[in-house]
Amino acid sequence: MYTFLVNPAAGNGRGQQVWNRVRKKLEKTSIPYQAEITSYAGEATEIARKLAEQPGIRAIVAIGGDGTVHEVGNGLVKTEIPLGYIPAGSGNDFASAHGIPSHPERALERILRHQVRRIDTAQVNNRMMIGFSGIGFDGKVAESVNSSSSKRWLGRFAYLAGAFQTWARFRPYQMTLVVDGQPFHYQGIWLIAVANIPNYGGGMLICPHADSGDGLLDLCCVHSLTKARFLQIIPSVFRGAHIHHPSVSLHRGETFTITSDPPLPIHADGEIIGKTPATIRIHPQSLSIL
Ligand SMILES: Nc1ncnc2c1ncn2[C@@H]1O[C@H](COP(=O)(O)OP(=O)(O)OP(=O)(O)O)[C@@H](O)[C@H]1O
Repeated sequence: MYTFLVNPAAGNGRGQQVWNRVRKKLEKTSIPYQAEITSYAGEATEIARKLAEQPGIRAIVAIGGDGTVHEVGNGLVKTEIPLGYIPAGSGNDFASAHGIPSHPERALERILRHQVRRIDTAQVNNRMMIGFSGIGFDGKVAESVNSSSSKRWLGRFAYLAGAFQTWARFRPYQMTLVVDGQPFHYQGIWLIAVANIPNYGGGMLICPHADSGDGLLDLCCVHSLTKARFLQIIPSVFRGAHIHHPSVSLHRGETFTITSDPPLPIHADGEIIGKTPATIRIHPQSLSIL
């Protein structure tokens, strides 16, 4: 039995529309399925966790954005039940990284081919990140966008508006970074992004060499930049060319520890999950995906 977990609020209402299309296509087949529509944040994790213990579940398919992948993935990590995904959010970075079609019917066809792969995830304090996480500028943007109603009327442009507002007020921070036991010191940190997939924020190649099957996490630290220079660097992130800039430092490892004063918001897959200090540890091959 395929179970669909639908976030109707994702992508400014697109979650429900995408599910309507997928359901129509399923009704033309004899494939057994069931669906649950989430009614509050966090419910998808609870449902996925419960379903994973039931017999006869072939896959759990998330319909929503990266936040929905985060929630369903948190319920399935360390189980054998595969996560399917039909994108209906604003960023859909998990889909682009894994070659999942943005077209709902094609994404469904891929799920039904049922080719299972194991991927790495990472523990960020007491949650799992499925694709990426961040502290600093991007954490503040996620915090401001998720706590306002701007997504409802601006859709994907809410991130752009949130980024601009955050940039106008932002002051770089002092943070301490430890990579597999080795400390690194950078001045004036704008952001530290940790990734299992190359892209986040709707296609920015923040860690262009990240690989969700290599048993390692990639980290990108942006530091020592004036406000104007930070803005100048952003276009190059879409090509992954920022990594050649002297104010961008990359690391790869199994465990990162990040501390800051004051404590800063941490996002995992775009969802705010707490504040620093953060310990981020790879869990190799811990999630099955379709
Ligand atoms: N029924 C619901 N009503 C309101 N919010 C919900 C509901 N179900 C889930 N959520 C929450 O909606 C939030 C946004 O989900 P998601 O990230 O999937 O979509 P998005 O924000 O539109 O996409 P993206 O992350 O790609 O920008 C998540 O925090 C999730 O917990």
